[in-house]
Amino acid sequence: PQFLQCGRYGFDLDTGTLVMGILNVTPDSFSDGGRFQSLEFALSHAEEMIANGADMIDIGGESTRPGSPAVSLDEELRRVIPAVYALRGLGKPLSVDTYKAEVMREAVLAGADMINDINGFRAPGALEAVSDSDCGLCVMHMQRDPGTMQQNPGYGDVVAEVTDFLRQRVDEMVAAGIDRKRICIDPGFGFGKTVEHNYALLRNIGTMQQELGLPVLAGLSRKSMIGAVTGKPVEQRLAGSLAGALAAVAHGARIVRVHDVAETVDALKVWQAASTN
Ligand SMILES: Nc1nc2[nH]c(SCCc3ccc(S(N)(=O)=O)cc3)nc2c(=O)[nH]1
Repeated sequence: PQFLQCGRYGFDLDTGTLVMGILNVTPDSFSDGGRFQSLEFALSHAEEMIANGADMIDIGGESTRPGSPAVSLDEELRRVIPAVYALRGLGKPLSVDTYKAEVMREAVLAGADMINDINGFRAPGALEAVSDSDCGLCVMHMQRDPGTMQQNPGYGDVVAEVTDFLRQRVDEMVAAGIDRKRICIDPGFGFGKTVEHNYALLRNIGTMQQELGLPVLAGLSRKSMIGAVTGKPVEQRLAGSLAGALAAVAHGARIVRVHDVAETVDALKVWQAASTN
């Protein structure tokens, strides 16, 4: 059975796929309003995603798309921590997407139920920041860093290498005393991969899940792997993203990280109705 512990929430993932709604609390994702307006927008966006069926909200204070500028610790804290406090009352698990140990620590103290680390908890202090809590932990693979990852990414065998990386990270986390039932794994679509690498990983989600015995989270929504095969710009990738989410679930993913919650929830309902259980 696939189970994931996220703080006070426990998910039996055999009963259905979790939909994680993306909430960017980066100023460029709002109109040019100030900090308070951003928080207002964040709250209404989160409420809308939850009303549309999101099972959890992933709060991110730093854009990690290729080539994006780094955000200082203080700035990321100023963006993310107030959002965790503001969203706590919504009654759904909150995930925080960060690779900074200090943000993890503050997020957990502020009530975050999951830490989603694109860097696989490799930063100094990251494991310590989450070890004495029961928050969920998403361990993602990334080759190099957001600034360099898309400059000619290369692998011998991308599936084997990504799986080995995730295995090493999980082993280190378990050795640090972290309970495996808190952990989910993620191949990191678009984080140091060509389009071909991304689709090889998508086709082999089942392999990763089998090898590590952990739930897989998949984040394909609106990414270049969708654009590459549809020829569509980012604002026209809904259909491709829905197909990507269904493909990920068909290959064994248990959590999908998406922008378009209402549409994904509907697509998953039809998919689940049509799939033999
Ligand atoms: N666990 C988890 N967390 C995530 N956080 C993000 S932020 C997306 C950054 C980005 C945007 C666009 C491209 S691209 N060039 O492929 O279109 C790459 C990375 N993503 C993920 C993901 O997947 N899993």
